Amino acid sequence: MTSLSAVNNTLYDTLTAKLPPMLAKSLARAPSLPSLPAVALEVLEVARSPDASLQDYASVIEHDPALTARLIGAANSAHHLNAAGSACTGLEATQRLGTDATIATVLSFTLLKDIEANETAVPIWQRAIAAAAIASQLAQKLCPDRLGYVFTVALLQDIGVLALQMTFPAQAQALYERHDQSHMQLAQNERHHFGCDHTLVGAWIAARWGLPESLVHAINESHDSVFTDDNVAVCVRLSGPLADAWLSANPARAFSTLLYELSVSNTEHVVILEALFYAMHRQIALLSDLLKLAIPLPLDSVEVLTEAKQLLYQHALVLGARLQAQQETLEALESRHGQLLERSRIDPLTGLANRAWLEEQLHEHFARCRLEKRAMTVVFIDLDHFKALNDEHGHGTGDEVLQCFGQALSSLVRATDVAGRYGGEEFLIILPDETAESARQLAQRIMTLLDREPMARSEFGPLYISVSIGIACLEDGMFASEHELIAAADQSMYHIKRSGRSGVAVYGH
Ligand SMILES: Nc1nc2c(ncn2[C@@H]2O[C@H](COP(=O)(O)OP(=O)(O)OP(=O)(O)O)[C@@H](O)[C@H]2O)c(=O)[nH]1
Repeated sequence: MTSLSAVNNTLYDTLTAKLPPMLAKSLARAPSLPSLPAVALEVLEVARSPDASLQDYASVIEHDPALTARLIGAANSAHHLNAAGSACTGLEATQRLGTDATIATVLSFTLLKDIEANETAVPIWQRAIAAAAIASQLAQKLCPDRLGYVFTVALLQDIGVLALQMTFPAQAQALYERHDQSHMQLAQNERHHFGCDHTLVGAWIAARWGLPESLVHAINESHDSVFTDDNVAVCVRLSGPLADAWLSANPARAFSTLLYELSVSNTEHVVILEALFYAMHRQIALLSDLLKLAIPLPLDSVEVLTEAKQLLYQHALVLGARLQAQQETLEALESRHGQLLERSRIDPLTGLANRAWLEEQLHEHFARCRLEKRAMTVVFIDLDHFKALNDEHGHGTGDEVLQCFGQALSSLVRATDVAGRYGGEEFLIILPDETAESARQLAQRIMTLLDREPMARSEFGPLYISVSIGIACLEDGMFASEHELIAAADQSMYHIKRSGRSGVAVYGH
């Protein structure tokens, strides 16, 4: 809230249009709406000026001795007392507080001044004060540079209730007297009675006062979800439910229930809130003292804190057990997923990559190597006379040969290479970053191994096989896609087939 926009008529008109017509009319005509005292309006006026200095704020505030005293008190409170010495003048106090906190203090003091005169407003102000104290405590952790702003929004978030109380006293009395309803139920009942709830009415009043647009929106959205990345919004939106918990008949239970609900989605906030709970009573006491409030806030006590601690401990246990169970389920699912993924990539007979995985890898490597102008070579291998082998020794022996050849390939390639079964008795090796020459050496090693090692045994003795190998290297052609590269390797392999089999040919060489 370092700079305030001029009174935003468009925003005010938009919000007026959003109010149910009857309500808009009644509110606009209501003689006793909450109003900002002259000094607060002057402070806002100063804030609207882009060149406003702290001296300008101080000059306005110093016309009101009570306010000056309160401001000095705020500046010298433990909350702000990090500079050496005490603030003695309005200017020193403003300097220490900064504009955000100055405006927050002016608004809170001037608005709360006449509180005792309006009995029915007491619970609302209790909630506002507790919420503002809690919100600023939260802001110290989550967004310390927006502390004053957060304080002001939290303090004003229920100003719409006061407006509704003042405009429709009879209806409001019936509505707000029910202490058994939660704040959200209250808002729902307001919607039922008035056609909208107090967040919209509060935003409308804030716009009418000429408060900054962001503040108006923040009031309007104060009931929105606390699960947002916007820390300022988190502080404001949590402050209301926390204040309700604090002011409830059983604060410990209410607070721990709230924590429990939050912990389902956000453990980080829970840690902050647990710490906050223990600092909260001090903070609220400090604030009530600062604002010289005559409102009794149910503060204290050792009993509440002890009970809350026990409940939190129980919740922590339940939560811990649930997290553990969730973690185990997640790990089991991940492992199952991993197994399924692995299975979907593997050819079951040879244990090498299957055709689908080979094609995916080919696509990726081709795109990357071409983009980065790196080498890449593919080796296409076709077993010779495999039909005859099947016919002669049976399909089972054929399978055994494929299996053994798969293992042989695995033992010859490196971890960065991808070896797979491309089709029945066709194999493919992808060699990223390798030239045709190293692929030729690999092909030679395969041929040598096949000369040396039988791939199966039959009743007539060991079975040796030969292969025809075609190689294609990315840099040896104008390949527009991985398919063209494979086609080139296949073409080279067929060249070997046609020239008598058992050999190696490199595309373009
Ligand atoms: N045992 C077995 N045979 C298979 C498998 N997949 C394909 N085949 C056989 O492999 C043989 C391939 O035959 P062809 O394409 O004529 O090739 P070839 O006999 O190796 O002849 P050339 O490639 O010209 O040397 C066919 O008889 C297929 O049935 C398999 O998984 N197991």
